[in-house]
Amino acid sequence: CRLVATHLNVQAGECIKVKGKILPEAKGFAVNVGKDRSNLVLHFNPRFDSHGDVNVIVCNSMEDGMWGTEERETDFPFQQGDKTEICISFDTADLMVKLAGDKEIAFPNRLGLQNIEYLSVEGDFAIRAIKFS
Ligand SMILES: CCCO[C@@H]1O[C@H](CO)[C@@H](O[C@@H]2O[C@H](CO)[C@H](O)[C@H](OCc3cn(Cc4cccc(C#CCN)c4)nn3)[C@H]2O)[C@H](O)[C@H]1NC(C)=O
Repeated sequence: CRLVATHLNVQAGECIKVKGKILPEAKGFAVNVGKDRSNLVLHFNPRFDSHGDVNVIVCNSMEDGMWGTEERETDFPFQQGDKTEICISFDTADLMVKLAGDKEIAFPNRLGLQNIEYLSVEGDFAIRAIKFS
């Protein structure tokens, strides 16, 4: 794990911004937000080449350590070696992930979380900055 932040108390409508650089030979990375490591309202996992997926964003939730149903996005705005920025915000219904090129991905707030306490970043990603706004 590259970073874990807890006790964040991010409210609906606020943004979590993760800025960094994707490693040149990246296979994949993940940004996780939720209540804690076993209760993720969003596991956001761009895969360059992993688990048999090539250039696919896999999104999922985790409840009490159990994965939910995956949602996959093949419109893939990431390049190995590039700098990128991911902004996650949410309301009671959905999470919104703003990506480069004005791309946005929505994912249902399956856990119905009122606030986000936990953030982790994993995999082939060099973090430059984490901002809350
Ligand atoms: C076709 C029948 C079988 O279906 C497959 O079944 C697999 C197991 O369930 C799923 O895979 C799981 O999918 C889950 C989301 O749903 C999760 O991503 C989970 O990974 C957790 C996890 C996180 N981390 C940390 C980390 C993160 C990113 C980079 C690195 C790195 C590095 C240095 N290069 C490390 N390590 N493991 C993954 O294993 C597949 O998608 C799924 N495929 C399909 C098509 O359905």
